[in-house]
Amino acid sequence: MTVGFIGGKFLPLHLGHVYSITKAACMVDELFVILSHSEKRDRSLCDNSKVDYISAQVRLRWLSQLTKDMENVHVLSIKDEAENEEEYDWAQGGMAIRNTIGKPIDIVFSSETAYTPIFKQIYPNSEHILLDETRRKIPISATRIRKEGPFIHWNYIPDVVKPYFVKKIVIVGTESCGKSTLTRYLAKLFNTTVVEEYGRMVCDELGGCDGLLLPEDFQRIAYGHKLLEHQAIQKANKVVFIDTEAMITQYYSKLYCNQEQKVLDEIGDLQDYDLWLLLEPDVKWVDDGLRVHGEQTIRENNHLELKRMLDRKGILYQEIKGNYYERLDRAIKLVNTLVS
Ligand SMILES: NC(=O)c1ccc[n+]([C@@H]2O[C@H](COP(=O)([O-])OP(=O)(O)OC[C@H]3O[C@@H](n4cnc5c(N)ncnc54)[C@H](O)[C@@H]3O)[C@@H](O)[C@H]2O)c1
Repeated sequence: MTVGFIGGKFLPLHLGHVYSITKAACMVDELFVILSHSEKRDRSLCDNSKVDYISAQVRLRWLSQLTKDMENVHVLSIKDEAENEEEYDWAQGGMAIRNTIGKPIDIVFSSETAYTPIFKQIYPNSEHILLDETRRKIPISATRIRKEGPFIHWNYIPDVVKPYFVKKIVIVGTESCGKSTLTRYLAKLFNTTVVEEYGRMVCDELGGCDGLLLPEDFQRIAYGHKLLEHQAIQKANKVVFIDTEAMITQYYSKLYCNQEQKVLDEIGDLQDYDLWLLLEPDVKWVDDGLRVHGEQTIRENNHLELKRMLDRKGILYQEIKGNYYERLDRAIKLVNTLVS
């Protein structure tokens, strides 16, 4: 029965790590993947980089998700107190790794030739096997991803990690302001997923909105929308486009049922969108059978009311106006600033 381990910070996990983990898993009976973490050191590595500090729990979740169907692989997490890379005590770390694994280690895996003398000292009875030490197979490093950002190295980001980095863009506005079309067009252009307005599906189900929606429908809309968001983020390509959100649901709850609902506010407070696009109602009104507030002064008043709601919440939004071409063009520019 051979036992091996591969250690690292996985800050962030990339396909080079996945390569080493999968190869190593095929070379031993039991492989331990050790996440070594120290908040101070890991924060300092992310300082002045394009990747904010990633908690150990998030990194552990990635490793767990990655290896959950690899029967001979176990993921462990070991904390140390190093303030920076240079201060890391390899011997002490080695002792903690040995104690945590709790059985003789036959092989230590890495892709660093520089680790050989260190491993000889701390694991005198183990072999050090190097995996793609020239980094030719998967030419990427976590240092490079931190320095240059995850988006230009997107092809090296594993699927279990991508959702963490996805930028969430929400598009809001009152009825018939071109929201759903803009959302869909942006998703096509950026080749990614979209979250359609869940409220429309509920209205479609009922055969209309006016006079039919009950206060509890708005709660269902907010919950249903959140679930769709989660699903779309899992499959998104760098960005996800979201048509409306909980504050808009609140706005409609007020408009249709004259009721502000605490639960919608609370859901709204938990949202962490990266970009809010607020569409002005300056495009032609389109009656799709579900809309009821078509007169221009009503549209403008509703828009002002919506703006007041967003302002009260301290939400920073970008206003989008003009013809369809101008709207799309401005939205593209704003989205590009997030993923460059
Ligand atoms: N005490 C120990 O025995 C021990 C052993 C290993 C790691 N550690 C801990 O991990 C840290 C060092 O880890 P790191 O910076 O090497 O971690 P890392 O997260 O960058 O990499 C993890 C592992 O994947 C390998 N790897 C990285 N990029 C690869 C690629 N493109 N292709 C193939 N393999 C690739 C690395 O060589 C390493 O073995 C140390 O500072 C320490 O905290 C401790």
